[in-house]
Amino acid sequence: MSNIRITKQFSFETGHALYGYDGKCKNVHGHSYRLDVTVIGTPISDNTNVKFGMVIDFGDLKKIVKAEIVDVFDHATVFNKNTPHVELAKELQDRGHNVLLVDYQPTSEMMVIDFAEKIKRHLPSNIKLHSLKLQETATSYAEWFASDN
Ligand SMILES: Nc1nc2c(c(=O)[nH]1)N=C([C@H](O)[C@H](O)COP(=O)(O)OP(=O)(O)OP(=O)(O)O)CN2
Ligand SMILES: [Zn+2]
Repeated sequence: MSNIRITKQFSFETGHALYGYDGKCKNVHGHSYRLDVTVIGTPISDNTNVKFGMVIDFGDLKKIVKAEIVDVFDHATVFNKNTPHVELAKELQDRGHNVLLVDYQPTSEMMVIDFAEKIKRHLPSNIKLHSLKLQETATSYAEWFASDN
């Protein structure tokens, strides 16, 4: 049976700030992120299986990515907890804002690495994460490929 890649697309709105950056993205601002998740596997060949012909049900892939990423990052603001931004983050949290503290600089590169680890942990053993594409703006994106890592 052939290996087939399938892709599910997601979107979420997230704020961030790049501490120490020498441009406008040092300011707190937000993006409408778009995430493409591509997995690879062989379509189920057992015609008695309700998922006959599927690598993984798009709905099951959606449940994983939604729980691990979309529901966590959507309408949250992400700060690097290893920088003085942690003080701003705590102030916002105390005022009831949805703040995420991460242990990396929240660039699209670092976020896509984080997302790859989170998704890989929850995929069935016969399904492999092939690649992720995280689009930050209309003209900027980062990609993670299993074959590169
Ligand atoms: N390699 C990276 N560079 C930058 C990142 C990043 O995550 N990785 N992030 C930012 C900012 O957060 C923001 O995304 C600005 O990106 P940029 O493409 O520069 O946005 P513009 O609106 O200026 O894009 P144009 O389409 O060129 O107007 C900065 N750099
Ligand atoms: Zn940004």
